[in-house]
Amino acid sequence: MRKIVIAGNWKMFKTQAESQEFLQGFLPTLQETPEEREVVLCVPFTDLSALSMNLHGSLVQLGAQNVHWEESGAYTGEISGPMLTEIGVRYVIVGHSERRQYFGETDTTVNLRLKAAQKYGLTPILCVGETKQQRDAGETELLIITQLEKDLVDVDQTNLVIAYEPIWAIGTGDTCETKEANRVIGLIRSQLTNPNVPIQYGGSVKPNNIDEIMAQPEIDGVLVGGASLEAAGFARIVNYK
Ligand SMILES: O=C[C@H](O)COP(=O)(O)O
Repeated sequence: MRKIVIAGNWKMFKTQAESQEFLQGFLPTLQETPEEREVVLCVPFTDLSALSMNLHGSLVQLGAQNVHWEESGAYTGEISGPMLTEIGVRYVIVGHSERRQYFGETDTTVNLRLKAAQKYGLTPILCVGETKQQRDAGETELLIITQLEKDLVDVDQTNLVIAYEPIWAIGTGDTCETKEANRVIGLIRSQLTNPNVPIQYGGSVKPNNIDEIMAQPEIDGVLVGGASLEAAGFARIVNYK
């Protein structure tokens, strides 16, 4: 049976004080959350330590937004797997389109980061997805198959989550039609050697569309940006019906 993983990606939002305020509103709402739903908060590095202490014993797992492939070294601005696992981080987002677009992330470095995450005991959330231009040109399927082929070389598919994030749907309010998201996620699954890899949808997920998204048979969870920043809204997403 496939696991359900509901993850929030805070991107570059929330100071430590703001993250604590979020938790005060969010944690009590988890009392009714079915235990089999994995809830993950992928937060800025500066929020990780304090959240780790406060999340201890709760249903929520901690995630980071990047990991380097080396254990340590002269890589200014990067962070290593052991640094993350030592403070209780369990998940890490790899290959988010914002990393690919603004920070030169390539399929080669995504592959290195995925393998390093697994080596050091983290579960990577690999993001794939097409631009509007690629979709309009009918290149969605080829782009995604190519990303998967390159990113997943020698990656262990028993410790992996994939997020399908059409880039044109990120932060735009322009959600991918749920049946179409379901279709593309089915395509992603058909490319995998392990059919039980949880595959999420990401891109303008909101409290008012989560029930419809999660009703799709291929969709095993969501990766939520903007709507994960507000405790009540994210609680509604986590407690989808
Ligand atoms: O990682 C999350 C995605 O980039 C989605 O962001 P969004 O929910 O703000 O569209």
